[in-house]
Amino acid sequence: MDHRLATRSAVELHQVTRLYGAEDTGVAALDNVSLSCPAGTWTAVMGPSGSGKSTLLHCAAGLDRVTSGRVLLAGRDITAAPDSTLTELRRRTIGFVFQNFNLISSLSAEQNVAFPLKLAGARVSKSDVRRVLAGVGLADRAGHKPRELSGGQQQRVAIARAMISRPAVLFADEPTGALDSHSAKVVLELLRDLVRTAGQSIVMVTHDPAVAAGADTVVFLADGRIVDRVDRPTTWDVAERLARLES
Ligand SMILES: Nc1ncnc2c1ncn2[C@@H]1O[C@H](COP(=O)(O)OP(=O)(O)OP(=O)(O)O)[C@@H](O)[C@H]1O
Repeated sequence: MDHRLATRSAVELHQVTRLYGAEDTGVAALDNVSLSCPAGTWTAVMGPSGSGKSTLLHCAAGLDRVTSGRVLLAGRDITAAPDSTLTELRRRTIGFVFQNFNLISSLSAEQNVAFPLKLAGARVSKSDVRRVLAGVGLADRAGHKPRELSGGQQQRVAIARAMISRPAVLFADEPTGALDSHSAKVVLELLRDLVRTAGQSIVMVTHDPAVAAGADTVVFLADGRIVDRVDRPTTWDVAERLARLES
């Protein structure tokens, strides 16, 4: 099944609170956060350091548990899902892209792309791997190891790896944070293309207003709460709102 068509909402958080530490002395990394990311759209999450962005991403992706509230991922309530279900969801329903690519240095681009599915015991056809690599513009780099690729190319391999299972939601944590401005632009255009042409749902954390401006919607966190949001943002809209939060 193509998960991308299965539901109208990619991610829903309902009054989510995530406490770290003891209840009386702990930190509310997320404090009563409600958010709905429609399927086929791109949401960016911004906010000052420590405002809860990574916690939000991890709770939405089933990588972290919430203290209270509910999380729906691709229409499925994962709040109290057993670990085995979450592991399966991580393999089949979501893709994850990290700032530092997280590629395996001894494997070629195509082996890296196939690796997670193979690890999960799935059969991966060479033509599928070639197709996703072609989709990120790297058809001619399939046999290259990460060290033989530029940072931007490595991130595109990581995106191909995330996309091969046709995830309902692609989560990205600072996907351009380690890239120069030209490579960042190429990666951003690729993400935009995935949303526009394939209806991919994306939820992304970034510090960079120009990157966030690529998204359909930007939500702003401060002290674990959503304090602002802007649809169809410009870089200026985002930078100005962020400056207000950080002042
Ligand atoms: N495992 C943890 N144990 C205790 N406190 C934590 C843990 N993870 C996060 N926190 C705290 O929760 C709050 C939110 O952290 P989080 O990493 O989500 O913020 P962030 O907005 O992603 O920050 P940054 O932009 O600096 O990466 C911070 O106060 C942080 O110190």
